[in-house]
Amino acid sequence: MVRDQLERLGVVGAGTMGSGIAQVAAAAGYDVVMRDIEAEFVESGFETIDDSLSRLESRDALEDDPETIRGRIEGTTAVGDLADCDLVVEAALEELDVKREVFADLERVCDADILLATNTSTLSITSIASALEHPERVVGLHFMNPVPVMEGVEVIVGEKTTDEATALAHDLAAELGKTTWESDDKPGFVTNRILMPWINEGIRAYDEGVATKEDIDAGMELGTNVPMGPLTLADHIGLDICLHASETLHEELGDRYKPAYLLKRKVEAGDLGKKTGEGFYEYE
Ligand SMILES: NC(=O)c1ccc[n+]([C@@H]2O[C@H](COP(=O)([O-])OP(=O)(O)OC[C@H]3O[C@@H](n4cnc5c(N)ncnc54)[C@H](O)[C@@H]3O)[C@@H](O)[C@H]2O)c1
Repeated sequence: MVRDQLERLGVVGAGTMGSGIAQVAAAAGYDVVMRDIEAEFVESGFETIDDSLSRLESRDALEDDPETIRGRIEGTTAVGDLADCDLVVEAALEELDVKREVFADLERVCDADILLATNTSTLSITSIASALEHPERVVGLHFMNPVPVMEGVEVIVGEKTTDEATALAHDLAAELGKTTWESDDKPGFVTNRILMPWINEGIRAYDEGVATKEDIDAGMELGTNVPMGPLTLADHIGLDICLHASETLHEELGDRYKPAYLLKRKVEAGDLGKKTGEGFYEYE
């Protein structure tokens, strides 16, 4: 049995995704506990939330005022503060050891009947859950970035995940105003399995002189009706994140997922995309 009366949600990690998940949960009326390892990371998560809420308010896109929404989120560095949560979503670093440690902590402090979800982009749900006493309540809940704006959420079913846990993950996402699709626990799930080779092929096409970067992006935008071409999208996601995801897929699925050489070189040079001011394009 997995608890389906949800009032208080836990979020582990107050970074890009954790702060976004905490924000949409609070905007939907849930009480939220947002936990990170250092007070400064919690603080920075709240700054991201404040910026996002004021942008949404100026577009008249909030049901409650920003102060009310913000007031539903409690920031903490103590794992023990997650003890009373009815469900926890983990959005810490994309490293298996870190996630395993987080889930072991959650199993120790939280009630045994609550759903534990991970926002991993590429790691196996089954591997993350493998050391737990109750792996059947672990599910993938893969939000997209930026969480308050992107409508889609991928639900990933691990080897031991029960139908009940999967159904609750879909229901929660719907309560947060999102639309879901489901993937088996196979490397990259649906989105990154298809997106990462597309991005890498765009980078290779540029590196091999098929067209200018602008024309590669324009070709894909105008020719296939996607909102962003591969080089612009890679800059938005972060080239380090694209490389890390591509390396995980390469390890799991072999050479057709080999990261593009130019992607590695850009990351080595510290040009990570929009967040550092330079990737394939330059940003203010
Ligand atoms: N950024 C994206 O576009 C994106 C999209 C979908 C999914 N994801 C996934 O979401 C997760 C988080 O990514 P992000 O971009 O928010 O990363 P991020 O680096 O912005 O934030 C991660 C946060 O987790 C914290 N953290 C590290 N160890 C922790 C622990 N033991 N307990 C609590 N907090 C801890 C870090 O201090 C940091 O603040 C990753 O698994 C990533 O693959 C990211």
